[in-house]
Amino acid sequence: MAIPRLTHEERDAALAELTGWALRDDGLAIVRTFKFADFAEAFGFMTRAAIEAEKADHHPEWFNVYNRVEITLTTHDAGGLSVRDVSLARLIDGFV
Ligand SMILES: C[C@H](O)[C@H](O)[C@H]1CNC2=NC(N)=NC(=O)C2=N1
Repeated sequence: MAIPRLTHEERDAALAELTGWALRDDGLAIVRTFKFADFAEAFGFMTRAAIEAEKADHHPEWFNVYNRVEITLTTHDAGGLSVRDVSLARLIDGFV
């Protein structure tokens, strides 16, 4: 399914509004690292995020070690950032 990439203006506006998310060096994804008290907290957060991601049919790339979760959001179908990444970032931020 083709979904349009954000324009540079849309991307910059989204980044200004999102807390803690940064543009990846290549400009094709946004990234944020979350830290929790322990593994149980981190994995609980991942579980909640996974359920919402599945509902939205939009899935994070992520990496977890103990209490740290590094998340990369990009839209594979668009080859870069789309509005779906911004929506998922907002949802994920609601679980912190
Ligand atoms: C067929 C299915 O809807 C697509 O493959 C969805 C699934 N989850 C996805 N997740 C992400 N991050 N990007 C996508 O382009 C994407 N596409």
